[in-house]
This record gives sequence, structure tokens and C-alpha cells, in this order.
Amino acid sequence: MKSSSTFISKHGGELMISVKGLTKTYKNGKGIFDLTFSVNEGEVFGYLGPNGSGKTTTIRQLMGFTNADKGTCTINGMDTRTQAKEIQKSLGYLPGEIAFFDEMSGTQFLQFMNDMRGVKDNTRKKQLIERFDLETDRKIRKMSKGMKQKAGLIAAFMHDPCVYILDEPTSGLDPLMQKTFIELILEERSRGKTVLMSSHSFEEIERTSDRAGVIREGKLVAVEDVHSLKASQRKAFLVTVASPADVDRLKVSELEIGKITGNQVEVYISSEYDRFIGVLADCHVKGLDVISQSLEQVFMKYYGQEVQ
Ligand SMILES: Nc1ncnc2c1ncn2[C@@H]1O[C@H](COP(=O)(O)OP(=O)(O)OP(=O)(O)O)[C@@H](O)[C@H]1O
Repeated sequence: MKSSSTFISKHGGELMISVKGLTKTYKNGKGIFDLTFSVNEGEVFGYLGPNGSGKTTTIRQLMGFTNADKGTCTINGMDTRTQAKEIQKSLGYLPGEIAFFDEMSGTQFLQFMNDMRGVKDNTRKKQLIERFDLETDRKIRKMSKGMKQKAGLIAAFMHDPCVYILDEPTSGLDPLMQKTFIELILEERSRGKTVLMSSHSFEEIERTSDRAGVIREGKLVAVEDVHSLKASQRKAFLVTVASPADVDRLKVSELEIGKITGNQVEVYISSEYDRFIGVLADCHVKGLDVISQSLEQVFMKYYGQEVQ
């Protein structure tokens, strides 16, 4: 079995993935523009962005599938375009859309992948099949989206690579399997593996990643430490009060007030919890709910820009 030890960093545990000035423009003018970021060895890097922002395009460049107009990508110091074969030996890749070998069963597909990679030891494959509870007898064609995703994840992880590039890994997985995936990433992180994964889920990135890059309309708008990103997140509350007088108390409280519908008031809090609780104590509060915010909403506040 080819283990991660065959792929020792040439950078003394530093830079594992490097993207410099990467530009790929499609004929329609969409694409990715002048992207520069890097992922250190042993780091989990979350790649976030709304639909169509350029995440898959970046990942496809990292996999060496197409030529860039400008810029370079390297993994462990090797050029992803010219040395793709060498890189792929120690890379676990999960594509965004899994289109594979419909007529094969799960067992045949996974064996085929191991054979292609020259992996003889099936121990890790078996462990992953059990962990992700995959019905391997079923033909790929007859698998649900979630089952195909699990097969794709097992294929990406089973040769114990030292770098993972995962395009929306939890897409289609049920909550239990999402949890299994997150646990696996945390284990791999503790084993010093490097991960770049794209996601729409702030929570998933928050739980797994050290840093996150945010892409919008093909441009990298930030690369942040995940904990700072989290700290910048406002909490939205829906307060239901007893009377219009209570609504007025909230309105004059100097708290950030959103939509008001009858006796229901949206309040946005960054750090002013004491003031919020003080104002609530003066009101007759009939309900208090946290309004969950989408990733896009978090971005909107964080960057002070409208997300389209
Ligand atoms: N082959 C292509 N030809 C033309 N335009 C393309 C092509 N592939 C992607 N695009 C466009 O480039 C932009 C970036 O697409 P990409 O698939 O990289 O986004 P994404 O961030 O992965 O989106 P999602 O979250 O929806 O998967 C989009 O506007 C998309 O429509």
C-alpha cells in the first residue's frame, strides 16, 4: 500500500498547496481571476462561496484538468498541470459531481480504484465501507445521490493520501453521515494531513477548518482564520413582545433592529448582550428565537456587500 510516507513534504512541513495569480476565463467571461492563496501542510482549509463563485473551477485547476490562462498551482512543490500523475498518487480527490462507472457495483468500483493505484492492502477500504455504512453490492447506477457520495468519499480516503481536495464533500449526505465525515476530517487533521474542501456550509467549515478562503464572482475576497470569521458573525434574534409599547422600547434601545411585524422584532447582536438583556428585562417578552443565518448572510455582513 502506498502510504503518506511516500509523499514527504519538500517544504519542511510548510507550504503544501500553493495557488498564485490563477486566472481562468470561460468564453462567457465567467471564471476565476488572479487567485492567490496557499494551504500549509497539516492544515484544513475551507473554500467557501455562493453558487457559481468559482470553487469548482479552482479545484479543477488544482487537479490539473485544464490549462489556466495565467498563474500557477503547485501541490507539494509540483506543478499541478505538468506533474498531475505524480501528485495524484498521494492525493485524495472528491469531485463535485460523481460521474463514474454506472454499471459497476460499489465493490467493483472501489476495487478498480485500489487496483489503479496499486494498493494491495484493503484494510482501510473495509474500515471506511463500514464507517460510511455503504451497501457495496448495489450497482452505482442504482445508488442514491448520498450513496454515490459515500462511495466517492471512500474512494478519496481509502489509499491514505496525505493531501485531500474535496469538492462539496457533504453534499447529499444525511446528518449522521455528515457527522461521520466531520469526525474523519478531524482525525485526518490530527494525523497531519492537508485538506482543501469547498463548502456552502459555514457550520461544517467552522467545525473542521483552520482557515477559510472566501470566493465571490471568481475573486478571492478574504482568507481568514475561522475563529475570527466566527467572531464577526452577528446573531439575529426574533423577539415577540406583548405590546406596541414594548416594540417602542426595543426601537429606542440603540440595538440594531431589523424587520418589525406586529409585536415581533428582529434584533441583531454582535457583542451588546448586556444591553439586549437589559432592554428585554424592561419588556414583557412572549418569545425569543434565534434566527439562523445563511452563509451568504454572514458574508453580507462581514464584507459589507450585497450577495447576489
Ligand atoms: N465550462 C464552462 N463554460 C462556461 N462557464 C462555466 C463553465 N464552468 C463553469 N462556468 C461558470 O463559471 C462560474 C464559476 O463556476 P463554478 O462551477 O466554478 O462555481 P462554484 O463556486 O463551484 O459553484 P457551485 O457552488 O454552484 O457548485 C459560474 O458562473 C459558471 O456558470
